Amino acid sequence: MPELRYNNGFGNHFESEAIPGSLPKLGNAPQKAPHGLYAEQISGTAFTAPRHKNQRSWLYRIKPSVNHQPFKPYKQQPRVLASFHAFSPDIEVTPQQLRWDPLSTDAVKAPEGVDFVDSLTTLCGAGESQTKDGLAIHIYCANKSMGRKSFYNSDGDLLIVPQQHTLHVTTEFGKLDVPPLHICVVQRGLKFSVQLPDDATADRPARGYICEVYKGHFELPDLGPIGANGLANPKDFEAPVAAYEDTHDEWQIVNKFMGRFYEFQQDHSPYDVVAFSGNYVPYRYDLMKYNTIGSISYDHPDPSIFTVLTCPSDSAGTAVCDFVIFPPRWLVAEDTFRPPYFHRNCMSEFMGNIQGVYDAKAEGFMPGGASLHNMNSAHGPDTETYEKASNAPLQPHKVGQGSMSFMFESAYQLATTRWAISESGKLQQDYWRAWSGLQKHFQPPSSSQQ
Ligand SMILES: O=C(O)Cc1cc(O)ccc1O
Ligand SMILES: [Fe+2]
Repeated sequence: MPELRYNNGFGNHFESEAIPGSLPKLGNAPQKAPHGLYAEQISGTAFTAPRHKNQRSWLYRIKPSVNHQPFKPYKQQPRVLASFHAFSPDIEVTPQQLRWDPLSTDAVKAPEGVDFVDSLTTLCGAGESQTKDGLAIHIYCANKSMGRKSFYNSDGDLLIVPQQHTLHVTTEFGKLDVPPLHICVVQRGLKFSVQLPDDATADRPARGYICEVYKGHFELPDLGPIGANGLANPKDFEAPVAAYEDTHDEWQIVNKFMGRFYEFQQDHSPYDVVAFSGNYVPYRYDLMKYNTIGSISYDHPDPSIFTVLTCPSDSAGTAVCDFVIFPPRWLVAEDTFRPPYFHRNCMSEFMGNIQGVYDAKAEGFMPGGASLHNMNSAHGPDTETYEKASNAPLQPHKVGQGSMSFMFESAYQLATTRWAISESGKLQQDYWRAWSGLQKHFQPPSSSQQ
């Protein structure tokens, strides 16, 4: 496939024209839009949201989105939840530290295969989409392209983290290629289709993690005393450029609304946007461009120093979801226990492994696997990592060569689904043993020394 072009920058007001002169010369909604196009606004925030939060785009398209058949229920309802009450029959909550072997779903083995949308499966979440309160964490595991099926999510924004195989994502705004070690964000309401490479098979499906936030949008974290540069640099976020198709053919549009799936037909491509302007635009980011900052004297900084994007809650500094990564990096701190410390957090920590070995776990946290250390559940380095790191010579040392793990850290208590706990067959029953070998090293000073 040819290399795609992108527009760089985070949160910009972009303008893109597949045909020059397709954007109005003045304003957004002239009496007649250029080239006989329809003007359509898509809102990502309330009209009256403060200016620095306000997000919307204007699309100049061949047919307006409303030109479609009636909604009907979608035949196969993916195993997706958008409401996480602890006593629901679909939910099995537990404060137990949890870890999963590489995750997969059975549908990928069906003779016809399964596409991105139909493979969506919820692992855990909090709150509910209906009141725009909370988040959900899903996986996808697919081996079939969506073809002329398009999807949009009315429940929240999707932060997609591919772990295996590139996703070729067509959006209303143009195309994004999203290989592993990249992420993309497709916001609420934006239509997209995922095509897969030919070598995405039942044995090695396209697989990854998704964080869906029901309220707000992902932002770059404040940098405080770090200064004006560092962490994820705004210029490294890439938005698509307008690309349209002018077709008369049958499309199936699938919509997730309150966790239920609906569909409708239309006789024209949803990807008929010839030009757009605005700041409500999907984007991708290359995690290897992250500027990792750490201690150059002593002590292990909190992992918030590795925040790529944050979706803030209404409490300052407290996130619905922080997307945090653990890229390869130098550890140089003196007289310091260098791996992640023993920890009890008032936030919940869901982790995934894209590739390699994570520095807090010598084994068992595998690429494609996941872990959940829920609110207040103690966790930290496993026994082997603890013993090694407490005795290692403190030379400058590069950790995580060829590795990349990440964390969705949330202020919410995360309720796990019945599928994640009892049906996936991937939950590691003996994960608690990672810490059972920790020895007592206490040596009180003898009374003569006191
Ligand atoms: O592995 C974890 O639990 C995540 C984590 C990493 C780190 O560097 C410090 C604290 C922390 O919770
Ligand atoms: Fe932690």
